[in-house]
Amino acid sequence: MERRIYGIETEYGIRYIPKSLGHLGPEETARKLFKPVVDTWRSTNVFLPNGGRLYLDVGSHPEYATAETATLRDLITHDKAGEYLFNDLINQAEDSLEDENLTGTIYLFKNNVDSADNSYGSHENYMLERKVEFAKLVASLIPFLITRQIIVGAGKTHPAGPPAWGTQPGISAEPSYSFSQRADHIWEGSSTATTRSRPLINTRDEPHADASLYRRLHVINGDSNMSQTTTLLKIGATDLVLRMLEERYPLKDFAVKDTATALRTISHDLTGTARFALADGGEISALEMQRHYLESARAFVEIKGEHHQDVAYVLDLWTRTLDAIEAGDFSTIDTEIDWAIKKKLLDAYIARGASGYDDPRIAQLDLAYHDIDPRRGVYNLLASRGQAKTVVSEQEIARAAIHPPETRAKLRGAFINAARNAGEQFTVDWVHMKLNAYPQHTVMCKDPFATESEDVQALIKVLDGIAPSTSWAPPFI
Ligand SMILES: Nc1ncnc2c1ncn2[C@@H]1O[C@H](COP(=O)(O)OP(=O)(O)OP(=O)(O)O)[C@@H](O)[C@H]1O
Ligand SMILES: [Mg+2]
Repeated sequence: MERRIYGIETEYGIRYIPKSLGHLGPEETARKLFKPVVDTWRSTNVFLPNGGRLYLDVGSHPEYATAETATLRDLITHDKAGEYLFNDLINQAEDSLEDENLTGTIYLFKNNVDSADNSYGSHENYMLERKVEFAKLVASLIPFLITRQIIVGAGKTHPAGPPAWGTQPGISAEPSYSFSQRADHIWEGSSTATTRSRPLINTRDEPHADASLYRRLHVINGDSNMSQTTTLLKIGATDLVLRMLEERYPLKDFAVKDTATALRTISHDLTGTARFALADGGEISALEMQRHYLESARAFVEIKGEHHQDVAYVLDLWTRTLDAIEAGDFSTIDTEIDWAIKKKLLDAYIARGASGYDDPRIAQLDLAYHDIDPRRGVYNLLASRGQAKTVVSEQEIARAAIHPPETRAKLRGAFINAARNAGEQFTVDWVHMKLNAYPQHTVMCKDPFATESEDVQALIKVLDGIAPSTSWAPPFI
């Protein structure tokens, strides 16, 4: 596709630590966190004026889905806006807990595994053209996704060494560090399920667009990233591979024999050289496979040109990351790639006296890296000191918490604001906008690139005749 729509959905881990008496479990904490949302919107599943979706399903993982974005920079900005909105909710929830004489701290972690080893996800969405042969594209993309963790994983310590499959030859059972958080929790290549068998790609066919023209690729094996440059590489490299597949650029046809074994072998081998089996009886390493995709992408860009402002950076960071792994020297990427940024920090603590990756202080620091609090969160501290490179500004992120990107989200945001101003009940999803009292005017917007629509204007006009309710401002300002 010349232009693509992207979106990221993130599930967060939650914890409440009391400063005085009174304990709250994760579900109760999540409910407290969503109280201002429920007070304003009467639901824990809402679309916001910035076009994104904020929700709490059963369970205790608050979730934010970015609005559909048409550029990587917008995607990064809106992904970070999700953290910004949740930090605002945390402040409100802690204030109202104080009113109940509960003083404590609510923590949200943008990671993928909790202390009981439950895993939660970060899902990437890429719009594809329907005419592309989907099953073939998925099969060709899977080997790339299996090995992608070495460039964009979020890193994880394992105090007791790699889990059981760590008995693979060459992998020790010493306390260790892996590239990825999610790799130990994914079981197969593709399926329509997201939980039971946990695949790399969810193949449920819900395009959130004109189904005769488009499909949505739902990648669910990636780690949540704190680092903006890592997100840029994750989505940017995947987009390049998708482009090559869409345009039938010749790529080697790898088929991995056993997805789960390959994922775990790769994640727990920081040299990138551990070999895993291919279906044709051969073997390959993650470094070798990633080199193939990188060199192909570089040649492809030389022919086709750079289709966005960050292509050169994506290729450069991809190259430097593979070179760093090959050299065993991560100093060239330790401000840009999550697993390397975090490893540098943990290793510095170990060098200053922590016993190793099994030291409880190291586990604490690993977790604190993913704490989204702007002052306390360790990734955020590093970024504020210039030790983690950023792509978008704080101002852009704060703006994106309220304002939609230049896509269909703009229409949704305008409609939501107009309906709220008029005090009218409404229902929206990714495609529809409806005033509950005027269902005959329901608008369906199947073009996610659309930023203007006469139908939406007409719908907003329906509201003109309605007296504004008490002054309403978008929440979270
Ligand atoms: N046409 C599109 N193509 C690609 N992505 C899209 C498109 N329209 C919306 N998106 C993105 O898809 C994601 C949908 O998020 P949502 O959490 O609603 O997921 P879902 O996969 O549809 O459902 P659920 O998580 O409830 O199973 C959002 O990030 C959104 O920006
Ligand atoms: Mg989802």
